[in-house]
Amino acid sequence: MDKIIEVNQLKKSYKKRRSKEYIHAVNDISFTVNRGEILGLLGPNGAGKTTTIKMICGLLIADSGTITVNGINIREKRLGALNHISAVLEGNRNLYWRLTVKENLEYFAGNRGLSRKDVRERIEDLLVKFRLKDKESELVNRLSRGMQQKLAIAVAMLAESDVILLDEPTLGLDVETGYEVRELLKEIVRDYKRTIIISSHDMDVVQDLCERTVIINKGKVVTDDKVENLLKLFDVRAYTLNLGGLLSDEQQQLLLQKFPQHEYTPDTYESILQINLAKSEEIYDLFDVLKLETTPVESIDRSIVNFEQIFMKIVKGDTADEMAQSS
Ligand SMILES: Nc1ncnc2c1ncn2[C@@H]1O[C@H](COP(=O)(O)OP(=O)(O)OP(=O)(O)O)[C@@H](O)[C@H]1O
Repeated sequence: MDKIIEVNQLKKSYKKRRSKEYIHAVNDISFTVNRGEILGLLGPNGAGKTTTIKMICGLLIADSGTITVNGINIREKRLGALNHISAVLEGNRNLYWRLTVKENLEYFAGNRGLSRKDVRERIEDLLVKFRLKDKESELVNRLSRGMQQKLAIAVAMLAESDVILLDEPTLGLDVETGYEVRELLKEIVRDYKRTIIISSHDMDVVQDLCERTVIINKGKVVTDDKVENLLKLFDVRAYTLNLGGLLSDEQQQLLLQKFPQHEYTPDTYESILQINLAKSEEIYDLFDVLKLETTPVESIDRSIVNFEQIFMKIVKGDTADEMAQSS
C-alpha cells in the first residue's frame, strides 16, 4: 500500500506556565496514512490531536521523531513536504473577514500560483459544490459559522493538495449545518479522491466518513484499526425483555448457567430481564428457558452499541468483555 504520510515516534512537550514541569502533549506517536484513505484521529480533550495535526502541517516543530509526506521529510525539506498538504484548523478559519466569499477564493488561489483560467473554473466548481454560489458576494464576517467553515474547507480544496487535514470540522456547528458539512465531506471524498485526516469529537463524522481511526489518549496511540473492525470487536447485543410474569427458580438457575451476565428485576406480577448475547442465535436458548413456564414476553428492545460508546470504552481501556457486562 502506498503510504503518503508516515509519522514516526513523534514527541512534543509544552512547558507549563510558571513551573519547571512539562506537559507531554504528544508522547511517542507513530502511524501511517495510505494514499486516498480517510483517517479519523480521535481522542478526548487534551489527548494531543491538535498538536499532532499542527506538527504534520508544519505549524509546530516536533521535539523528536519524523514526519514524511510523499516520502519527503518535513524537517529536511519543509516546503517540498508542505506543498502536498492543506489544512483547516479548528477555530482558525484561515479566511479574510473583510473580503467576500469569492474574493477569498481568488486571493488564496493567487497565493498558490494558479493560472487565471484554472482559477476561474475551479472557483466556480467549488462555489457550486459547497452551495456558496448565492453567497459569493457576501463579506465573510457576515456569514454564519457553518458557511465560514464550508468556505474554509473550499479554500483548502483549491490547491488540489494530496492531503487535507481537518481539525474538528463540525465543532460548534448546529445539528443541521454539522450534517451538511458531513455530507459535503462525503462528496469530496467521493469526487476528489483526496487523502484526508480528520480530527473529531463527532462520532457521526467518524462512523460516516472514516475507514480507519487512530485513537489517541494522553499523547499515545491506544488503537489503530478499521472502524469496521472496532465495531465488530465490540459487537455486543444487549436486549431488554419486559416479561408478563415472574421467572421460576429453575428458570433463574438456567439463566445463570447460560447467561452469567444478565440482570433480572422482578416486580409483583411482572419482571424485566436485561441480557447481553455474544451471538444473535443465543436468543433461541433464551426463549427455551422462557418456554419452560410459558413466561409471556411483552416486549423486546435491542440496543445496538454505537461508535461513541466504543470510543469511550477504548479510551478508558476497557475490553469487549467488560463492555458486554456493563452495557
Ligand atoms: N501552547 C500550549 N502550551 C501549553 N500547553 C499546551 C499548548 N497547546 C496544547 N497544550 C496542552 O497539550 C495537551 C494536548 O493538547 P491538544 O490541543 O493537542 O489536544 P487535543 O487532543 O487537540 O484536545 P482538544 O480536543 O481539547 O483540542 C493538553 O494538555 C493541552 O492543554
